[in-house]
Amino acid sequence: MSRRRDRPAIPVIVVAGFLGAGKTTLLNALLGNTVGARLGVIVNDFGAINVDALLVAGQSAGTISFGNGCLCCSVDADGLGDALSGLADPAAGLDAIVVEASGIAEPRALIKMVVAVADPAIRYGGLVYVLDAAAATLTRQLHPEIGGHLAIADLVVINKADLVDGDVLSGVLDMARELNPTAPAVVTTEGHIDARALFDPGSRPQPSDDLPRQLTLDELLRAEESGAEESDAEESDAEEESDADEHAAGECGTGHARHLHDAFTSVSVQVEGVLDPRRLAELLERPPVGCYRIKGVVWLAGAGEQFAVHAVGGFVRTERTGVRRMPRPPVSSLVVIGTGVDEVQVRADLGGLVAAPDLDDEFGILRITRHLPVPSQLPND
Ligand SMILES: Nc1nc2c(ncn2[C@@H]2O[C@H](COP(=O)(O)OP(=O)(O)OP(=O)(O)O)[C@@H](O)[C@H]2O)c(=O)[nH]1
Repeated sequence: MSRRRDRPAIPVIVVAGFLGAGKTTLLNALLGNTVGARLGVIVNDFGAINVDALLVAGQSAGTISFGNGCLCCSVDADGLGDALSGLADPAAGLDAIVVEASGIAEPRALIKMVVAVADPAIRYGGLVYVLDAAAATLTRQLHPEIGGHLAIADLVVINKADLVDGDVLSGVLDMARELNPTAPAVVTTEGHIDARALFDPGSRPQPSDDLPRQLTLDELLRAEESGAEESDAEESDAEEESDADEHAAGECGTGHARHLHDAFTSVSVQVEGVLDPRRLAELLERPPVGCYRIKGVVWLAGAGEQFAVHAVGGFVRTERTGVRRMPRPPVSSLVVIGTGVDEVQVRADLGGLVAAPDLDDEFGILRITRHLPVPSQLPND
């Protein structure tokens, strides 16, 4: 216990951002270059299957996964507290904990949950808000709540810079500055960010140095008191549509006001048997009506390894997970998230991806590998 008291409180950094903005990518980039810090990770996914956890598991000093709903509305707030306390155990030797919110979580509610954890071994360490440079402008038009999320960020990460030209990037930077004039905005590709900006308080520069400054707890609580009205005012100025105070009720799960995720549904499916790569590619390239985001880890006919697949805002990407040992039977996990999604149809579509036993399609896998992010190592190269 005394060891606990002797240690400085471990910062808990919340990473939020709309569906597919690049939160998991950023997390993995951080885990890949932690500048010597040991990181614990809590991953929350909206779907019943936590694909994000599958994609980060094994890389951090400790990963805890919360699936099937947004943590910000968890009636089991103690669950988060217990998880954080567990990670803060001196035996784990962690220097910082990163909580990846689901793509439609309400960051303010999540922050309040972190702040409410009565364990002196941890402290709230700031909100990193990730934007997809290519989608941010439209996403904000469609979901004005995002303005309120951006407004309370300590660091805004404008990711996917590779997908946009200078004018679009400037527009997104302007939007970020307009909504949050004090938080530094950094532009990234593949979520590559200097980890010291997030969890090296000792050497953290001041905002004028163009690197992020995190809110102190006092600042956060003050922001909590006045922030609801301010952010509502900002949003109604900008958008007419009021976001109300997402957390006026303060206790999510007990009568919360409108949350971004109220409009979204997710369909999670586990499919047994290898999938037909060509049909999967078609589904990713032309997602079902209402679907904004598809992600999953899959086993495919004609491939001796597991792939992660993503579709977001019209972009498709596939990645090799590095897992080669195929379980028997192979099970692929897919999550579809959107508004007005026909769940029955989506389940049928996903179930229909299983490859026919006699499938003979030597080049089908190329439909998947063509979406690899790097110059591909195609089978015939
Ligand atoms: N072109 C491009 N793609 C990116 C970049 N960063 C991430 N992606 C891709 O965007 C997709 C979504 O990335 P994720 O990191 O899973 O996004 P997320 O915010 O965790 O998604 P959700 O948890 O579903 O909200 C993946 O296919 C990533 O490989 C980037 O900088 N450029």
